[in-house]
Amino acid sequence: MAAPEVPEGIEVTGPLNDRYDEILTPGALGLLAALQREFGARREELLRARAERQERLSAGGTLDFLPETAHVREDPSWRVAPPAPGLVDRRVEITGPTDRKMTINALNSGAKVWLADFEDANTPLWTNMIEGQLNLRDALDRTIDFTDPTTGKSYALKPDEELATIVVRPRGWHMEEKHVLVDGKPMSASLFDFGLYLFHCGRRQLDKGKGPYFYLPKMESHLEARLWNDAFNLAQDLLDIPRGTIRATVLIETIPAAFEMEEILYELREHSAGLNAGRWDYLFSIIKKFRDRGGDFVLPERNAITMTAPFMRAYTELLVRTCHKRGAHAIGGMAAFIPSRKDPEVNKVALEKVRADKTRESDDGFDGSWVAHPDLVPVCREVFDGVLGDKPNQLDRLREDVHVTAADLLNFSATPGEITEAGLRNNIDVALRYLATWLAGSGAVAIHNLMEDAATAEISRSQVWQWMRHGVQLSDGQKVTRELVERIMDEELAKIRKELGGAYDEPRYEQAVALFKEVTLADEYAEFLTTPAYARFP
Ligand SMILES: CC(=O)SCCNC(=O)CCNC(=O)[C@H](O)C(C)(C)COP(=O)(O)OP(=O)(O)OC[C@H]1O[C@@H](n2cnc3c(N)ncnc32)[C@H](O)[C@@H]1OP(=O)(O)O
Ligand SMILES: O=CC(=O)O
Ligand SMILES: [Mg+2]
Repeated sequence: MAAPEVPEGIEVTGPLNDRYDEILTPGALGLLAALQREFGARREELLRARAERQERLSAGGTLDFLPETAHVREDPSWRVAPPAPGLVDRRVEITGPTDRKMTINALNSGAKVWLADFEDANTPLWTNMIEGQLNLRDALDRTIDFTDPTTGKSYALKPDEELATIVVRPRGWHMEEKHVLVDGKPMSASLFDFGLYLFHCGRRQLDKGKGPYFYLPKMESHLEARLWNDAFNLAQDLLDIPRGTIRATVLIETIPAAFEMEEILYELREHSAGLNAGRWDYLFSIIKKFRDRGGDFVLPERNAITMTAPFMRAYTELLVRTCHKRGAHAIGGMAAFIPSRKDPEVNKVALEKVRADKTRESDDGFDGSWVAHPDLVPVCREVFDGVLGDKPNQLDRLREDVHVTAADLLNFSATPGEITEAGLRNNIDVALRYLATWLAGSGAVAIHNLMEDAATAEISRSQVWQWMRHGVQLSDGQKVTRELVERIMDEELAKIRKELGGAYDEPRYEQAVALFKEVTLADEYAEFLTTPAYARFP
């Protein structure tokens, strides 16, 4: 394939496979370059601000609502933009990767929204990034029909009016797309994913009566939201799309962002479509931000922490109250239980757990919630139908009864649960299996009937790092040491090898072990496991 005509100062270093020239057009690359040139330096500054805040927290500092933005919180006059077409009723949202089969399955699933994921559920291989963009565009053009080469099963889209609204989740501000260099430097992965989707699908979506919609992940401050808003304005201007056409739902999934929810809505108000409670990254963020602090900052093992822990209640209740005060949707998060079409007992448990989770969220005032699998769409819909009836949302539930303080958000010590050897083993086992899957190109996988993705894997490996760092004592009296972690790692790996038999991929697991050691056993904590993992790809 001929190399695309590339605007001055841009270099595409990734391979140009079949049809990639349809995405990497001169116009699209020109937009990417403009975004990177305008916002690249500010992004780097904001990442430095994250590191500075981390230093303060590690040195004993704390988090609080910002005094300098009190006027935003106290001003009762502002609201976010009204819900855009296709986003008025969001009672069920399915999430998942953008490969061809899952794109069709998600759009057909009966959910109101599909979060098309370039983030937690995705390995950011060059092929996944470009082919995902192609699949989204083909879906809008209705040219995405597909036959699975292994099963022979054919897939086709239902009529447009039955399809979920597409909301794309670009990668977070911390990531780079190393296959596109602008003026010699890798560009921001967020701007890459956003720019390509807007360029190719923005108008297509408008022609269908919807619009270019986004989910924005892993932000840590309202200044990062301001950066997104500025990028939206520039991109809309350059593409001659009216300002305010884009809509974005922000994931509140870091502990610093929980203190800036209202400011984040305010920054994006012209483009805002609400907030989502991204529980898994939120837990990861708490562990990460307070990793150097022992005692009360050490949470129980992953599977023991539930959404009813006091600090999680404070976070989700504050999110609903904040959103509804400003006319914004509050969207619930992901229960990790995955149904099974083969095992009725596993299926029953998953449906019960998900029902309980969605019931709590709908009772709390959320306007809709996430599911990870098409078979969970009916249960989520049924639960939200129960509170919504014919109404599209419950924005009228203002939750003025909710009063959450900084101390409530930081109340980790009241979390029931312990740290056991089984919990340590589970973290190590899940991290190894997930890393092997991620390195093979799939960012989401069911392990022990739970959905695992980048966010859940981050919790597992970060807990191991933190427990080792503080020499935490397990419930049976053993101390978590490097030697113990290495021994358990060897034992768990042997179990995986035995279980997988001929399917055990030796080189892949060798890579997973090396990566696990890098992000868990090293003295210096790796901010994101996906950064060193991505570095392993050419
Ligand atoms: C913390 C967070 O950010 S949560 C959001 C990010 N995470 C995600 O989005 C995870 C989404 N879920 C998934 O990726 C998948 O459900 C997995 C990997 C967990 C399990 O997938 P599988 O092992 O394929 O499940 P299973 O075999 O039961 O799938 C049955 C069918 O449903 C389809 N399916 C399963 N999940 C999805 C989904 N999320 N979107 C579309 N289709 C799906 C499968 O493709 C399969 O289709 P087929 O029958 O036509 O072959
Ligand atoms: O992205 C969602 C999360 O829980 O993390
Ligand atoms: Mg997340």
